[in-house]
Amino acid sequence: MARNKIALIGAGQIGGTLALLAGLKDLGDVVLFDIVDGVPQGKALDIAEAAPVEGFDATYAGASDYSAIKGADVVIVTAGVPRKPGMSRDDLIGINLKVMQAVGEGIKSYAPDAFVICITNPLDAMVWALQKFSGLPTNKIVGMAGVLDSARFRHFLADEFKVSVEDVTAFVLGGHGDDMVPLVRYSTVAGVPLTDLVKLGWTTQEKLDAMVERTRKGGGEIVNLLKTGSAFYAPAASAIAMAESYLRDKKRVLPCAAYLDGQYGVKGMFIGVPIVIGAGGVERVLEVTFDPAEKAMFDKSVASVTGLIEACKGVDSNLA
Ligand SMILES: NC(=O)c1ccc[n+]([C@@H]2O[C@H](COP(=O)([O-])OP(=O)(O)OC[C@H]3O[C@@H](n4cnc5c(N)ncnc54)[C@H](O)[C@@H]3O)[C@@H](O)[C@H]2O)c1
Ligand SMILES: O=C(O)C[C@H](O)C(=O)O
Repeated sequence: MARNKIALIGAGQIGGTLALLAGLKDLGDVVLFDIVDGVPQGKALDIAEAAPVEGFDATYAGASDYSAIKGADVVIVTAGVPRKPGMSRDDLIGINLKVMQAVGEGIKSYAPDAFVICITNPLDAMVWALQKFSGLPTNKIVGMAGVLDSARFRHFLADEFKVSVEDVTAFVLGGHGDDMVPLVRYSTVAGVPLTDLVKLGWTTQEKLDAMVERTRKGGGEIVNLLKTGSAFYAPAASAIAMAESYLRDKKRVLPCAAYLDGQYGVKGMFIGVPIVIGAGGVERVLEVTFDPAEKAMFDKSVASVTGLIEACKGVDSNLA
């Protein structure tokens, strides 16, 4: 049986990490694409030379021509620029929207049947624009953010409770901005909601609030530490989990920026919600119920993403 083909558009920090993880997880053959000639080729060769040591058989190619992604089963998009300290993700719209146009046209020409995962920021607006530019069916394109934001929350919780990360679940919904929505009521340790753990004395409400706030600002914390560039290991691991669920038809329930057509009262935009990812792409959107405070947070986050989409329409009138 032929191996799957995974195309990575953008061969920077996340692109390179995605390529290595795809090999280590035996997900398929990898093509790295970038506009900087030599970088995708160099990273492809470097990882191919790690394969004999790690014992994986995937082939690796680097390219600067979109024809190389032809027939890809999965495309993961990280092309564009990351923010620097002092910037917000939203400041990247001007540059990254143009990049999404080029990438969308490349996908439309060479990989229209792929399952596409967008990572480029500002995430919720860029995945919306990429869908418009590529013309992909809305069940075949998603944005990666919620898996990362939830992983950050899980890490902080496991560290606080001194338990395995495996026994901590978390759901962070909404847009991938500082007003994202970490859902404390739907996050658990071994099935016990965090709200109950406060009552049981495992932690205090103040500590829990601080972990929620740290999660919201998690991307910025790393940008400020790195000083050049943003997080890439956890973002790559998160997108690989999504790609694996599609390629292996695992039907995992993951928080992702998915196209909403009325669910959660939202229509015509992408926002972070729990979805089932399987061989059919986005197979189902789970509509969890919100209490009034959660609903207010979600609505605020939706309003922020709506503002970003309007800004995209202002930059490119074809999107209006
Ligand atoms: N959604 C998330 O949760 C999340 C997490 C981390 C980073 N990000 C975003 O992902 C993006 C990439 O981050 P990174 O750390 O890999 O950045 P990076 O600068 O290391 O890599 C980006 C790559 O894109 C390439 N590129 C630029 N324009 C291109 C084009 N038109 N076509 C193809 N390639 C092009 C660059 O040459 C570079 O190699 C950034 O926008 C960042 O903000 C999102
Ligand atoms: O914070 C950033 O700019 C990168 C990314 O969105 C992240 O959350 O790590």
